[in-house]
Amino acid sequence: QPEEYDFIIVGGGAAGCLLADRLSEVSEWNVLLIEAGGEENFLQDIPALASLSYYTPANWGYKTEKSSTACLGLIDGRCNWPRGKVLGGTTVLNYMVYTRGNRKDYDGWKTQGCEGWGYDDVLPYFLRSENMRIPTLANDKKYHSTEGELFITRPPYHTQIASDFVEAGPQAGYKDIDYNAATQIGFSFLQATMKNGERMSSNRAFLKPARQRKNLHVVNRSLVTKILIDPQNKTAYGVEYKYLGIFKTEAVARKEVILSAGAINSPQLLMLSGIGPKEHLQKVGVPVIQDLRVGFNLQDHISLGTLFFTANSSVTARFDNIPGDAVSLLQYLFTRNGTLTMPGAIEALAFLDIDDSDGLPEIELIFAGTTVASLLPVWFAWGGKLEIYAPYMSLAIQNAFSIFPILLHPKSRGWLTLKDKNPETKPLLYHNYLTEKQDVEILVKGIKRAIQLIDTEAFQRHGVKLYTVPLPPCKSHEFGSDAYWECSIRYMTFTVWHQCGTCKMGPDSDPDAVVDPQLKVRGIRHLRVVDTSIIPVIPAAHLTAPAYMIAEKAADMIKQEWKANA
Ligand SMILES: Cc1cc2nc3c(=O)[nH]c(=O)nc-3n(C[C@H](O)[C@H](O)[C@H](O)COP(=O)(O)OP(=O)(O)OC[C@H]3O[C@@H](n4cnc5c(N)ncnc54)[C@H](O)[C@@H]3O)c2cc1C
Repeated sequence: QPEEYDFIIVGGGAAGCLLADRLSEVSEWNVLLIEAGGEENFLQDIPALASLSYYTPANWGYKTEKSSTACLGLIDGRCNWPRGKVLGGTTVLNYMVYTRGNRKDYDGWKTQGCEGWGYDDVLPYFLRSENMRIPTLANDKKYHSTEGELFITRPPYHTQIASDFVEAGPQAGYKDIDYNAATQIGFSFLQATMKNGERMSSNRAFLKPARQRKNLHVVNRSLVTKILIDPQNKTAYGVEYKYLGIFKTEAVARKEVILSAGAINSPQLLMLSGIGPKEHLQKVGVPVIQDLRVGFNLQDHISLGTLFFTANSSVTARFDNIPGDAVSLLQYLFTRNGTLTMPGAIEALAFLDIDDSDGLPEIELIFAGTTVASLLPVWFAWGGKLEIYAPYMSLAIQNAFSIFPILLHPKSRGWLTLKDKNPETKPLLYHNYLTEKQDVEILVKGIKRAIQLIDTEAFQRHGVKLYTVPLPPCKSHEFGSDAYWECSIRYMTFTVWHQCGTCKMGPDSDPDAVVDPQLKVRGIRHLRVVDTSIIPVIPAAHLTAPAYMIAEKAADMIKQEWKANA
């Protein structure tokens, strides 16, 4: 007999762990959380080692299909899309940046018919999980809370050049801001999901404290292969899953099955279970239960990965100093301080309103006190080709740093499909980056804005210069021209891994909507999607905070509905 639960949550990532915590607060409900990966470990929680996990089974290891528009300088012309396969999901691999997005982003969702998802509606759900530990920000009670489980801190260590960047902002006419408060435009050090110099994943923040509850059952190393749906009454009643890759079993949900498997796996599972574009499902031989536009509307945040600068003194983070690295390790082990607390080397951010001064940023600058070329394993984790590495090799022994201009509101949309009906086959991912001209134009403007910063006094006192050795495939263009930058972006495309939107939320009038504003799959009973795949339009945010907000709001909606029905 399959085991029975009230709720089955598929995927213990950002959204899934928070949801498991919130639903199991109701002691009469039995909750099952099924996660494909294993337990989180100590090494994964050392902030500076974020890229290491790419090389481990904790990464699903996705790669996009080859295209002619972007990632041309990466191995096989494919972009790497790491995703977390571990309790905590992608919050165990990520760079811990905590940003929520702009008021206009969420008001835009509401205007598109997502009732209940405007900024004033969602702000309380951002606050509910937050435990703001940065004293100067914690006092702002409208935008911050100190009551939640998720610690937000400043990483204890940053480089001198990061301070210069934050100082350069006001010198270039921008404000020093709290980008999670009333206005987002300006410069700031990071707000990070860290506690005592360690990563705070969704597993640590939400799941671990909840696991002692008797009504929460967690199974890991278990791949959900199908949602069980009665085709007659179109009601989801459970899942089929494989434990340790061998033992096939089923679990039954009395109330709901909730997909929190993330922006790649939630749409994949829907399609494997007969919910998706009819023609595609027929082509791969999956019986169709509901014809919906699953897998479309794929959005992401991308940048140029090779915008490098040099300084004339030791103000950056260098990896060539081996004895120094040993000291860093000891410092980390004994004090949880030092260079190992840098979240994947990201140190500061800026949000720029480039075009229209409406307060909605088009570009984010991510500042890192080193470069992806300064350490070969990081270059390979990104996917850079070895032959392109040659002109950047010397950066490993220079005082070098990077600014990543991120395109925050891309117009280009990608999609994903099943390759076949085997649940263990990776889906086909089509990024479709930079197919809209406007996306290229805004990114080029962002690059130029970043370069302008070197004229500030803050940067000039350390002799900051743009690294002008040209990218080999773009040599035919004049260095620094728009054509050169366009070529560079298309070759050295750098995603910040914010894939989302593939189970789009929308009103019934939206033919592309997969879930309604209650996050229920259209036309199917007792099935919701609760993760970043429901995002209709990508916000000006790194997506962990939005994932928590979505899960927090979903938990409230589910509690209200089932308590009302009880
Ligand atoms: C390298 C990297 C750096 C990033 N940096 C940042 C950052 O600094 N700040 C930020 O805010 N965001 C960052 N992000 C993005 C952010 O971490 C994700 O957007 C967010 O975690 C998505 O949450 P989610 O709940 O939708 O999915 P996930 O967190 O990916 O969770 C999905 C979970 O479902 C599980 N799962 C999937 N399929 C199945 C199945 N069939 N059966 C069982 N379990 C399954 C997965 O193993 C995973 O645990 C980064 C992402 C990456 C990859």
